[in-house]
Amino acid sequence: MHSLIAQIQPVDCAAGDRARAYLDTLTKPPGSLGMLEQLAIQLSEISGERAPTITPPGVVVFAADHGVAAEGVSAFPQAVTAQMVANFANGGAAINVFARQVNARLEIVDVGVVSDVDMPGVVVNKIRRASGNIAIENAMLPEQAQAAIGAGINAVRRAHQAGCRSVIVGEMGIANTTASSAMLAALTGTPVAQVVGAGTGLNSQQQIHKVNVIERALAARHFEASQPLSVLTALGGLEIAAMTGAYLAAAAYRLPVIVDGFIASVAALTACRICPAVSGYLVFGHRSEEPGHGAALEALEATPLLALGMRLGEGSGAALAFPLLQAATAMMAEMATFTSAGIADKTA
Ligand SMILES: O=C(O)c1ccc[n+]([C@@H]2O[C@H](COP(=O)([O-])O)[C@@H](O)[C@H]2O)c1
Ligand SMILES: Cc1cc2nc[nH]c2cc1C
Repeated sequence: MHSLIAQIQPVDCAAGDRARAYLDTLTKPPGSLGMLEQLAIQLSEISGERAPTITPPGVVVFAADHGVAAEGVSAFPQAVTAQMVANFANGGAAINVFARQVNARLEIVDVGVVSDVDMPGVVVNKIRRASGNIAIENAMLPEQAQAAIGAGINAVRRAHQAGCRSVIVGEMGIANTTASSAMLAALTGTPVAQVVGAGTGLNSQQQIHKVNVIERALAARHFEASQPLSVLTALGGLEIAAMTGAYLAAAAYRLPVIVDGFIASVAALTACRICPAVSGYLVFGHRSEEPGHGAALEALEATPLLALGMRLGEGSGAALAFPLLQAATAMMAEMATFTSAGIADKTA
């Protein structure tokens, strides 16, 4: 991890300035393409080019179980994690459909599912069988957090070596909104009641129980809020650690990476706390319905591209945002300028 972090360069602001100036020569009132213009500038900052190639995208979905599921904090049983991994391998999940729509390379990585899920289409990099129940023990050992981060780094390295020019990171893990909420409360100091939500579908009574479980975990675990790895080790999850590594690797390889919903954003915040230069490489795909996503986005000073009322995970919201990145680069490559089209520029 340390040698990879040493490789991370801040994004190229001069390339962003050139893109900003070029945008104002295109046949549109300055700024009229709104967030698409900001996106084009960011893609230039990441690549150093005016209209970088971002295809094909590589989708990586990390799966793991959570010991805290035993506390009754999810609307679904733990077995669903492994069952959904099989669904991913068979091509039937939402992320399979959306990845096919954008011609993405898709890889599923088991970093901590309780049961064996070694089947064609699944990369097995199991660090342990589920994280510990954070209400009574640490989520993982420090060396397991490092290994899971390494699994995330390796997955992005494989995507990069396979020719992917952008990355979409997703997750699957029953009870991972509990781990993410605990991490977010620890990292930002936001009250637990403000970050907890329905997850896969808890009612309001069940959400009160979830708040109590997280408050117990925060009181009983030892961590240093200013040390992201200690928060990850005490309260996180193996797929959250792997996603953290994936964002670090995307930045090291200078690849734009689309962040998905709540869990993905907590992992992105962890990566940015480890290495602040990562933030320049992150594009936020959508705003999740999970209430904690607002606090995570605020901590990241991020504005997502879409708000579709989604709360699925898997990288689904990030994959749906990918065509907007394509539109941003196509705009830079293909639009006429005022000069080339012979159109009168703004009056002085
Ligand atoms: O991405 C999101 O914002 C999101 C919000 C709520 C739930 N999820 C997904 O639902 C699962 C976690 O929900 P839960 O209730 O089991 O903690 C996990 O597999 C996530 O991918 C995802
Ligand atoms: C069915 C199902 C699919 C999911 N995909 C991501 N998280 C999920 C949680 C459930 C319960």
